[in-house]
Amino acid sequence: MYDLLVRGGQVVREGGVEQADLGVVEGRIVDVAPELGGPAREELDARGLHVFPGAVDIHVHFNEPGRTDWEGISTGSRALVAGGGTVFADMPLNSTPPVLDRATFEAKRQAGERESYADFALWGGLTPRNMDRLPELAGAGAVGFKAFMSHSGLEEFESPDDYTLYEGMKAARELGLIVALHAESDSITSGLARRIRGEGGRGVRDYLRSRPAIAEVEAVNRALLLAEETEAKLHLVHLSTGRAVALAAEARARGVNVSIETCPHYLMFTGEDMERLGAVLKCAPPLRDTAEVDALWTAIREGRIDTIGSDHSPSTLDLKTGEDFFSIWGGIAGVQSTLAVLLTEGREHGLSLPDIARLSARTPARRFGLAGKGRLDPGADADLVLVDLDTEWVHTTDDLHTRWKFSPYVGRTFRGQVRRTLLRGQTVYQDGTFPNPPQGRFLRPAPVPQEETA
Ligand SMILES: NC(=O)N[C@H]1NC(=O)NC1=O
Ligand SMILES: [Zn+2]
Ligand SMILES: [Zn+2]
Repeated sequence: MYDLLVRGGQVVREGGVEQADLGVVEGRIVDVAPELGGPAREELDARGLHVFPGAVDIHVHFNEPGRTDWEGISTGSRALVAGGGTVFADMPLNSTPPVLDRATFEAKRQAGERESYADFALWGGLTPRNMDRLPELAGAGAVGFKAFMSHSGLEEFESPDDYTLYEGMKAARELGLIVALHAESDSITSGLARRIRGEGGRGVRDYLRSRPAIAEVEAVNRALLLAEETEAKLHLVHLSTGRAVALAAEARARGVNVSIETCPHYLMFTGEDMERLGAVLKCAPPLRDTAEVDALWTAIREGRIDTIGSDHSPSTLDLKTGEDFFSIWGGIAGVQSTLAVLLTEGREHGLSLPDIARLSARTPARRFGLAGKGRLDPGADADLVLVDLDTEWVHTTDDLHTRWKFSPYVGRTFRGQVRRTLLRGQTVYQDGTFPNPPQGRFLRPAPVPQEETA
């Protein structure tokens, strides 16, 4: 007796796409095969739809507690499930106080258990002031440690210098956890910003000039060297240049334990778009040119990029307004759009449906030890997204479930629409509605065998 039978969808798995039924018992997939016999308490007709594993967004800033006027776990996770996600990992900033010890970790965990529509993991911070707290964060269940090599944009989340990063990586290695780095050189970005601002530069082009590709390439190079030396596991978030990806891929080939993330905005927009659209596209690292966009797509096609995270980092609208582009909040609201971008732009750039499932779900789940997530196999959680692959739709403001209806994806045309999202067999999103109260669970990372990483 199944609790749920999902009938006749095109099931997207590692080996390919096939029409099959999924049998679910107690929130887990138990059978995947054509024409499963019943009985089942509930049947769901998925004919004509594709069934993807729920996306695992390893990089969001929901800013709770402390900055829920920017976003919040309730609104952020609703947007995530509306876009086909079932798991997120929240960054230790821009919530405030930032997650730098057990008490701040537990406060965020409790907020998530109250309000989240998706299952979730939590990052701890790695900053000069909490080096002695890394073991307690690991004990509390942190998925890894996040650090900024450039200024984070917030005084309360300081960047480690090379010494602190070196010691932090050694500690993370001992604890068996990944270090995630925002890799841009603070020396280069701050120095350029100082000079350009001194000359009166305040515009989008000035901002772009203050964060050139070399700032990313240099920081990635240094991060890889430290990871190689300390044998720490490294996750490079939001890489924006082909050169940085190439450096990381070379390091991996010689045995460095590194995974590579990029974000939908680096795949879809350029610096020219940032000039045209302004604050809605302000982010760091900044958007690049079409040659870099092409280099990232090539790297994805050739398997050098492992995961796609949204780096959803919105703020209030007044922080997204102003004459001085440098002082506008840097961060793009994209948590609802990752799968739409991959299904539209990704397919146009030669990705298969299993590629999309791998980048959005399977690899992040595996890399970060989120057991039972990211795949549609017997034994896994029934985290399913039912997608109508052929529908073309124009993204409107009304579609957004985020706190602020402000996204660079509004007005764009997408092909492939999320109809329904299930978390452990329960519908959490259906055609614009959220039929059940939040029931997201906290996920503690399981140890990942060495050979399975990256
Ligand atoms: N603090 C924060 O969320 N920063 C993010 N925003 C952005 O554009 N890049 C980041 O690292
Ligand atoms: Zn970052
Ligand atoms: Zn981020």
